[in-house]
Amino acid sequence: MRDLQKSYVSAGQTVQVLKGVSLDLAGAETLALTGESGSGKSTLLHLAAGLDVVDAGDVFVGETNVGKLNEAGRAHLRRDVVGVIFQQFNLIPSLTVEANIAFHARLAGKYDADWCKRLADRIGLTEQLGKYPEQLSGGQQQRVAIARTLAAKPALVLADEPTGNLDEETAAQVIALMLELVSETGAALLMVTHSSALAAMLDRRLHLRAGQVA
Ligand SMILES: Nc1ncnc2c1ncn2[C@@H]1O[C@H](COP(=O)(O)OP(=O)(O)OP(=O)(O)O)[C@@H](O)[C@H]1O
Repeated sequence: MRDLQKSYVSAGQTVQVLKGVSLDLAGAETLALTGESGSGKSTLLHLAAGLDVVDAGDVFVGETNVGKLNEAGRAHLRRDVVGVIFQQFNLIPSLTVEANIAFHARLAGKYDADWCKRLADRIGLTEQLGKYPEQLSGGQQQRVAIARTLAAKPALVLADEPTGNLDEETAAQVIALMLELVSETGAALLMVTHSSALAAMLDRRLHLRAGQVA
């Protein structure tokens, strides 16, 4: 990311959220993005995912200039290259755990039954594959969401407060597992978190203050 700028117009007022943010993330590197509420963390993550577009500056994911993609190109980026994990799990309620895990990989044409089985085993849910999301605890649901993202073997994983809905102990366990699995796939990880303890588990940390790198 080079000199990223992003503002929103809200109630007739322009609020500059990102004021020239640059960062590099190498393949297989893990980076925690911290900063107080409103500092622009989610905005930055959304720009990397192509969920929103920059006002100025460049976002490259590998060789792809995300800012130059149209909507279809950004959808392809999220299907083929980038995996996004949100605080709210976003599992599909009508699908079993097994079908949820396979969902993105199938869409991306990258479904690998052995890898999905291994993921189910690694997240400790082999016995629960026929269950539905509502039958699982929050920690279990987020492990399914992580497996679903990694099943498609993205080059970049973007996680926005992935354990924001979990208690501290469960959160640390889920992040440890996510880091192991991300490392196995060789993906890079950018994770937004409010927690210094969780941030310390990643390779590097970047702190945003009022839209700039502090
Ligand atoms: N779509 C939008 N329209 C208008 N304002 C927005 C929009 N998205 C974000 N903002 C504003 O941009 C600022 C930064 O929001 P952002 O969600 O990036 O912060 P954050 O650091 O992730 O905060 P938190 O830790 O509370 O999630 C906030 O003032 C927010 O109200």
